[in-house]
Amino acid sequence: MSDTRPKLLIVEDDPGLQRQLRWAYDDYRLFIAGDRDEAIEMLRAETPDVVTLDLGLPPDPDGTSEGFAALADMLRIKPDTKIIVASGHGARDSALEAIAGGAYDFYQKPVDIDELGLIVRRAFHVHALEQENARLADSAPADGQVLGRLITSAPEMSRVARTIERVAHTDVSVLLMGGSGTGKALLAEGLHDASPRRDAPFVTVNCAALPEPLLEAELFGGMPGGGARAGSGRIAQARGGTLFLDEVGDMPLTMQAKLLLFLQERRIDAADGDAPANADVRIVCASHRDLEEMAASGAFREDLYYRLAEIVVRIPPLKDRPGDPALLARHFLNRMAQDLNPQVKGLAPDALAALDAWSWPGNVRELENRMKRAMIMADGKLITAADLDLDEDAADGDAVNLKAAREMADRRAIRRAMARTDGNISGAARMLGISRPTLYDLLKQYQMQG
Ligand SMILES: Nc1ncnc2c1ncn2[C@@H]1O[C@H](COP(=O)(O)OP(=O)(O)OP(=O)(O)O)[C@@H](O)[C@H]1O
Repeated sequence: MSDTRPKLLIVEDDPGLQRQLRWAYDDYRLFIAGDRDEAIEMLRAETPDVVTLDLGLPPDPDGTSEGFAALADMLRIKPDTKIIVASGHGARDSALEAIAGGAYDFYQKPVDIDELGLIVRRAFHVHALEQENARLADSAPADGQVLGRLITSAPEMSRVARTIERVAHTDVSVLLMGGSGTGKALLAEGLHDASPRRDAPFVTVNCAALPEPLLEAELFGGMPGGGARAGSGRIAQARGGTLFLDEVGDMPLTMQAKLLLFLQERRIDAADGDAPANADVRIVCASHRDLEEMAASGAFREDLYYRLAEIVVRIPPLKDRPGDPALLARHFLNRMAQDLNPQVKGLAPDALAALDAWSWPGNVRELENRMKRAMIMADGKLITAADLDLDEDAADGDAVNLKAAREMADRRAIRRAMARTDGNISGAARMLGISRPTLYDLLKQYQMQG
């Protein structure tokens, strides 16, 4: 049977260390190179997704020139390779320089096998996610990014994306339910872009933003309180395309009746005696409230609910998407760096831990805002928890019971220990007064390794 384990290339010139590493990785197919030429040859032949690279390679074992040259060569040949760089004692600067040059991460020598194992595992994980996102983007229609714009590593969210992809080519009405900032507007647009209506307009109306007379005029056209004028409202503008009714749960009941009538007749009346205009629009709605519950309690018209919610898609909050905060943070960093702070190249270990520990009440929008702030505040090449305003005081959070408070305290202590030991598991466990396996268990339990 062929070996399907992921391929890991280790570039290391010390035979002792080569041996040690060879035994450490059962889960991967290992390839070991002792110098730059060998490393390039193996990269071309085996195309490993992850590489660990010692910067001190012959003929310059005490310097870093060969290591940096190997890094640049490898990234040129296979840019998606996740390269983890080993930095010698006291050579943190060269590690940071390597990250600036495109390395994925670094570890400090002497090697802590457990710590390196964690970094390697995470690198494979991130690589797989990037491939998955690229696949989603590739499967989008020719013109567009569509759901390729959605960044996620969480199965729950990938399921949401698949549902949207599947319903996009039908005309069923879709209700997106999720907290503020979970990506409802992004998904609604993604749905439109993936649908046969993609060349027609995508029109958004925020039902919470306007009082009833204005909302009516906005949707149907004409003057507030006056008759409708076919052609001038947002429904008419969306003809042939998609009308996105955001925060539909906030629509006043009388307005709900008018919307229902429109959905039944699919026509907009003209005030001046002209024939009513036909309106072929696909409706997509979103609400941060539980519309089903509102319909059951009479706060929202049940008949309208069933028309709007032929398919209901529930979007999980960011705190329930393991691994997503760090993934999204890297995405926003890459997107914003050019404009806001080109010297920022990555996230410090304490920032990654803080991203994991935070409960994200404002979901992705909050993360985007915190990253924007952090990019502006960051002094160095790496964003810290303090830049994100997620240092200790901020992390006091909103524990609602003793269990949640304990978990929060655990997370905070672990985060602090990991930050103080630069992510060294043995050191962090010692600092916390627990065994290494216990720390591993906690990291797993709190999903803090992603
Ligand atoms: N999974 C994601 N990947 C990339 N960007 C995202 C993702 N989810 C949300 N965003 C970005 O986060 C911001 C907030 O998302 P969006 O406006 O879609 O949320 P929303 O649920 O409609 O929020 P609200 O209810 O507050 O209007 C936007 O800038 C959006 O592009």
